[in-house]
Formats: sequence, C-alpha cells, structure tokens
Amino acid sequence: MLRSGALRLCAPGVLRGPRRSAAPPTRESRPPPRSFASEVIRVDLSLPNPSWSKDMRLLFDQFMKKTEDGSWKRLPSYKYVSPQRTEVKTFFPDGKPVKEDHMPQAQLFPRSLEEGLGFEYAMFHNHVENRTVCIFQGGPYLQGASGFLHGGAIATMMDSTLGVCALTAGGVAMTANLNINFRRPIPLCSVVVINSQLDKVEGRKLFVSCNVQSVDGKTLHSKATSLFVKLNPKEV
Ligand SMILES: CCCCCCCCCCCCCC(=O)SCCNC(=O)CCNC(=O)[C@H](O)C(C)(C)COP(=O)(O)OP(=O)(O)OC[C@H]1O[C@@H](n2cnc3c(N)ncnc32)[C@H](O)[C@@H]1OP(=O)(O)O
Repeated sequence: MLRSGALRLCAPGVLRGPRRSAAPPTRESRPPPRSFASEVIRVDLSLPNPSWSKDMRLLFDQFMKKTEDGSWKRLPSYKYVSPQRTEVKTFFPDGKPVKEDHMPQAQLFPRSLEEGLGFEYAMFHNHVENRTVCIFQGGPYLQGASGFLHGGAIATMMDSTLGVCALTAGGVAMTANLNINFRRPIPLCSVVVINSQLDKVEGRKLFVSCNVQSVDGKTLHSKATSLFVKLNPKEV
C-alpha cells in the first residue's frame, strides 16, 4: 500500500480529491497470458499511478503523443500478482519475457519498492535513432544527502536506461563499465529526463551514453558513458 506521506510529498494535490479532467491512461489490470493461472493479474507499471506528480504526467502525455506516428514506443514493464507469488517480469519490446527468474521472489530492482516510494518511471524508445528516454520520479525512500536523491539510485536509473538502449539495439548484454559525472543534485520527488543513445557498436561491444536533465532542460544533473558487452549466445 502507498503511504500517504509519500503521496503527499511526490504528488501534492492528489489527496485533495480525485481528478476530474479527461481520463489519462492509467495502470490497469489486464488478462494474464495463457500460461498463468486465471487468478493472476497483470499490471503494467510504466503507466501513471496516483503518486505521479503533475510534471511526470505531463511528460508522459508528451511522449505518448510521440508514439502516435510509430517513431517512439512506450516500453511496458509488467508485474504479475497471484495469491502464491508476486513477480515483476521484464519484457523486450517484442513482448518476449527477458528470462525466467531463478527465484519466485526475484524482482527487477527498480520495480521492487512500493508505489510512489521508490523508482517511478516510464521508458520510451526510438528504433530509428537508437535512443531511449526515461522519465523518472525518485521517491522518498531514495534519499541520499538530505532532500536529494542518492547517487546509487541515480546510477540505477541511468544503468537501466542505458541497458534498455543497448539491449534494444544489440540483444542481451551486461554493463561492463559505467562512468558517471554527478553535476547537480536531484531534489527528492522531482522529475528528471534521462536521454540515452547508442553511440557505437564494435563487435560484441555496445557503447552508449546518457544525460539526466531537469524537466525544463535548464539543469544538467548528470552525464554518463557506458560499455555494454553482448553475452555469448551460449550464456544467454
Ligand atoms: C529491451 C527492453 C527490455 C529489457 C529490460 C531489461 C532490464 C533493464 C536493463 C537493466 C540493465 C542493468 C544491467 C546491469 O546492471 S548488468 C549487472 C552489472 N554487470 C555485471 O555484473 C557484468 C559483470 N561482467 C561480466 O559478466 C563480464 O565482464 C562481461 C559479460 C561484461 C564481459 O565478459 P566476456 O567474457 O563476455 O567478454 P570479454 O572479457 O571477452 O570482453 C569482450 C570485449 O569487451 C571488452 N571489455 C570487457 N569489459 C570491459 C571493461 N570493463 N572496460 C572496457 N572494455 C571491456 C574487452 O576488452 C573485449 O574487447 P575486445 O578485446 O574484444 O576489443
């Protein structure tokens, strides 16, 4: 359950009552895939929820508009919930699950915290430009220096965005190297935009880079370059 403190902090106004504007897309339950028991519910966590701030929703809507001509795609992020187990499954853009988890409790790290308290994000990918954009709202459980996001939390989202960018272009790969420059701190519960791109491919090596900017684009919070190495098909 979402704690009201987190909700108030990240999405001021939400507690004052329900929104009356035209209904934006929201997280919804969908029928499970055939291989799951009928009581299992599938939730796409990359859709808006009540903890999202106005900035987060505005950005989401802007990117959803960009998906209309097919140049950008929203990348879903599913969670399966059943009476027996809770599982976050990650999908490639073609809808194929990344891999069966080794443990029933295993969860994708950025999806492991409760709604609104940790990593709230949605990713969009442009196949032509080999770019992945992540809109990210870091909740109160991600605090480092007082009032600001922890560097490890920022690194997690940079790594994840770069990872999706590399994986989408080159298939299954792992982070071999990640160099980050933290330029300006990110206030807790604010929204930032992580812009990543594939710079170069050399054999199994995928060179990617990204920057993290404020919503208005005026503040450059962080920059990173990274190397992902494609795994040998035998290891995948
Ligand atoms: C798509 C959308 C949905 C999907 C969502 C998914 C989830 C979201 C994404 C989540 C994302 C989260 C992702 C995570 O968090 S992944 C978790 C963090 N990463 C790891 O744990 C990786 C650990 N390392 C390894 O497993 C191996 O070292 C790897 C696999 C990386 C390479 O070992 P492998 O034995 O296979 O390769 P190799 O040693 O023959 O080297 C091959 C080439 O690479 C060059 N090299 C190697 N290392 C480095 C280095 N550090 N700097 C510079 N260069 C380096 C090397 O010189 C050589 O180059 P060349 O001599 O050929 O020129």
